[in-house]
This record gives sequence, C-alpha cells and structure tokens, in this order.
Amino acid sequence: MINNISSDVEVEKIKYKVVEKFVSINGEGQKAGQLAIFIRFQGCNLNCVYCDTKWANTNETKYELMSASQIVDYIKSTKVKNVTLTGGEPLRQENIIYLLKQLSLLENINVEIETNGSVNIAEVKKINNSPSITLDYKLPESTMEKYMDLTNYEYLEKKDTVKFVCSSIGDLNKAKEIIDKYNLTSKCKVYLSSVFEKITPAEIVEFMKENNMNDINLQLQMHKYIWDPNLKGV
Ligand SMILES: C[S@@+](CC[C@H](N)C(=O)[O-])C[C@H]1O[C@@H](n2cnc3c(N)ncnc32)[C@H](O)[C@@H]1O
Ligand SMILES: Nc1nc2[nH]cc(C(=O)O)c2c(=O)[nH]1
Ligand code: SF4
Ligand SMILES: [Mg+2]
Repeated sequence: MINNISSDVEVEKIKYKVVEKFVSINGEGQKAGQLAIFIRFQGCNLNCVYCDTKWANTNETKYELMSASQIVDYIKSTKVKNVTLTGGEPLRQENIIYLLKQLSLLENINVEIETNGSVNIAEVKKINNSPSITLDYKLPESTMEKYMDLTNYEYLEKKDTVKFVCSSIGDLNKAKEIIDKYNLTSKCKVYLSSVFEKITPAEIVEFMKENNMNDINLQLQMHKYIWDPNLKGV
C-alpha cells in the first residue's frame, strides 16, 4: 500500500497489470444486462478448480502496465458509466487502494469489484464513496474454501453482494449454511450462480424451492449464453 504520495510524478510511477480491458454488457451481478467497462488484472492468490479466467493468472500472461490516470482516461473515453474491476484477483494488485480512491472521485461512475473472499476488505471500506463489492464465498468444490476470510462479513453493506458459485448439491447445502449462519440476506444481496456446465440453473431453482430460499437471486453468467463461453473480451 502506498502512503504519503507526495507528487504527481510519484503517483504516475504506480502501475497496474491489466490483461484486458473492454466494454460489454455485464453478464453478472446487480448491473447484469447493463453496459459496463471491464478492467481485468493479472494474477490471483487462489486456484479455483472451475476458474474460467485461469489464463489471466499466470506469470506468462501478457499485460499492459497502466497508471491510475491512464485507467481513468480509458474509462472516460468509453462514455460508459459502470466499471467492473476483476481478474485474476483485483485486490491483490499492489497499491490498488490508490486506484480505488481515484475512481471514487469520478462523478456518475459506478464502480464494482469482483473479489474472491480471501482478501480483507477493511481498507476498501474506509474509502469515501467506496466501490460496491461482490465477495465470493468459495465453496468446497472450488478447493479454496479454507482461504475464506470470514471477518469480511462485518463490513458488508446493502450495496454489496455475497456470491456463491455452486458446482453441486453439496455446494448448495454449504452455501445455505453460510447464508443462515451469517444472516447474509439482512446485510447485503445474496446470489447463487452455477459453475457453467457443472450444475444446471434448474437444479439450483429446485434447491431454492425445497429450502424456501427467499431474498436470494439466481444468477446466470449471461455473457456465456450470448457468446461462446470461452471467448475473451466479452
Ligand atoms: C474470474 S473471477 C475474478 C474475480 C475474483 N478472483 C473472484 O473469484 O471473485 C470473477 C467471477 O467469476 C466467477 N467464475 C469463475 N469461473 C467460473 C465458472 N466456471 N462458472 C461460473 N462462475 C465462474 C468467480 O467465482 C467470480 O465470481
Ligand atoms: N460480460 C461479462 N460480464 C462479467 N461480469 C463479471 C465478469 C468477470 O469476469 O468478472 C464478466 C465478464 O468476463 N464478462
Ligand atoms: S479466485 Fe477468481 S480468478 Fe482466482 S482462481 Fe478463483 S475464480 Fe479464478
Ligand atoms: Mg468472467
């Protein structure tokens, strides 16, 4: 994290590793169906079995080094008002808090971060006009459950989302247990999503009906239905 940034020159030296940036419709989350700018950062501290962006996580991946002001200029050039920061794991980018502060100053721009649930969000929440957070809880079949930082649930606000990406009925049972234990529906939005081609949306709906899961949203990754699910940049 960078403290006491003293000059514009110093600030321009801070660079973020961007593996792709594009405009599409948001296929996920509270702004699903709306135009959004995607900034995808390189590298991740986890390795989920189902990860659909493993290519972004390797050291060999080509990336563009962008300063906060270059990212801001790109955002302004698109004339699109929703921004999704994703990856990889965006909150593992060095000095990401500085970028988030710059983005929080932009008028009429709505910023959200997709984060994996293992990184503490306390510093993000200290920012005025902080971005909304979509916080994954990595379920057993991801093999990454042991890394979840459950202290993050103290900071959740109505504008945030906890998302459970499910591969099986076992995962759904675990999601329900966590939702109930932390009373998540009273704190923020709660989404259930399917690992593409591992469990059908119909099976998730059946589970929701059987378990009276009110105040919870089923989420489909819309972009994977619109385009080839393996296509980058959409
Ligand atoms: C690629 S991740 C990047 C952000 C962050 N690392 C995370 O895991 O939240 C963005 C979102 O895609 C979800 N995702 C990744 N692979 C998926 C798949 N095969 N099916 C459904 N969702 C997937 C993740 O769970 C996460 O919610
Ligand atoms: N269209 C589209 N919507 C998305 N919403 C979240 C995405 C992500 O990879 O985090 C994503 C993505 O990759 N594409
Ligand atoms: S945390 Fe996100 S980017 Fe990292 S491996 Fe899991 S799904 Fe992929
Ligand atoms: Mg994606």
